[in-house]
Amino acid sequence: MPAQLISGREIAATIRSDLAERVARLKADTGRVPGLATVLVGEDPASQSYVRMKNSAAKEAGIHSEQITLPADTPEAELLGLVAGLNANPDIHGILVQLPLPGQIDEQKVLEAIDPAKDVDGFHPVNVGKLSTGATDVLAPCTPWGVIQMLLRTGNSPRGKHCVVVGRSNIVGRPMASLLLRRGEGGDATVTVAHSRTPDLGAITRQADILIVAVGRPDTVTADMVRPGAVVIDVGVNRVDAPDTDRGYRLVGDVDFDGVREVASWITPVPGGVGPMTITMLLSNTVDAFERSLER
Ligand SMILES: Nc1nc2c(c(=O)[nH]1)N[C@@H](CN(C=O)c1ccc(C(=O)N[C@@H](CCC(=O)O)C(=O)O)cc1)CN2
Repeated sequence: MPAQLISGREIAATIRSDLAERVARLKADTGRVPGLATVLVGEDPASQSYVRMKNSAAKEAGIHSEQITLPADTPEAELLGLVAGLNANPDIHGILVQLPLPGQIDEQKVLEAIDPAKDVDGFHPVNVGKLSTGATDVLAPCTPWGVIQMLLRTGNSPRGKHCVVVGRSNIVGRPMASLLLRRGEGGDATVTVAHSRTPDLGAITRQADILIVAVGRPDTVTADMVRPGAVVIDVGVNRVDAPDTDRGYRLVGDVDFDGVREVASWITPVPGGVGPMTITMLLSNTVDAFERSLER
């Protein structure tokens, strides 16, 4: 029997509707709403589309959102000045700088300039450090945090399971491993991290009860690399040429979906899987950051 689909689109819609209610309640109680600033530098089409989706999802949930778009040749100092202004703005509770940034800008320097309390991407070293030491009162990176929600909401708790994460990026692989290792709900897993330099990758991935693939390369995982009955989460969103389509490309993940769905018990599609959850957890982090600001 083919694997059951984990629909990120459906899970995201449920969480977004709960968030909209939470925002409406906060507005009634405090007269204020959470505020999100998104910063886009340059004209990368994928980044433009992600930032557009983030702003429109925020507005739909009742979150105040501001998009700041800067030209591709923006000097680093100007971006750092903008971030300092957003840090000081009392109406902004979440700051997101869309990645990747153009070459003249030191990405790490910019991420470190964001107030950790407003770091809704969870990329500031303070938040990375807190997460990797097991803290639960932390803003966690949106994509891996969304994966945890997908697992929990389909009855696939990682507790006691062997989870194999393929990929060691700061955005997905590393924080994914930290979340799965954390004590408590969504964690308590045994975790192996593999990557592009792992010899005989299939020997590692075949050990997984839950296999999470985030390397950004189509067909990294094929059916022979998956243990029958495993849960497979495909984080990849790759554009491949498709001249016969309106957009000129189609989206595929890192997993050979058609082959692997015959072996796995659950699988995420691309599109409609992890992608929509990334944006949803950004909204959730923004509301959390706002609530925490009320407590300070
Ligand atoms: N500051 C950040 N930059 C980047 C992040 C991030 O979390 N923070 N992650 C990625 C890209 N990303 C968010 O920015 C992202 C990727 C994919 C999707 C998504 O919803 N994909 C849809 C398909 C959308 C389409 O049709 O093009 C899907 O998979 O169904 C959302 C966000 C890099 N940069």
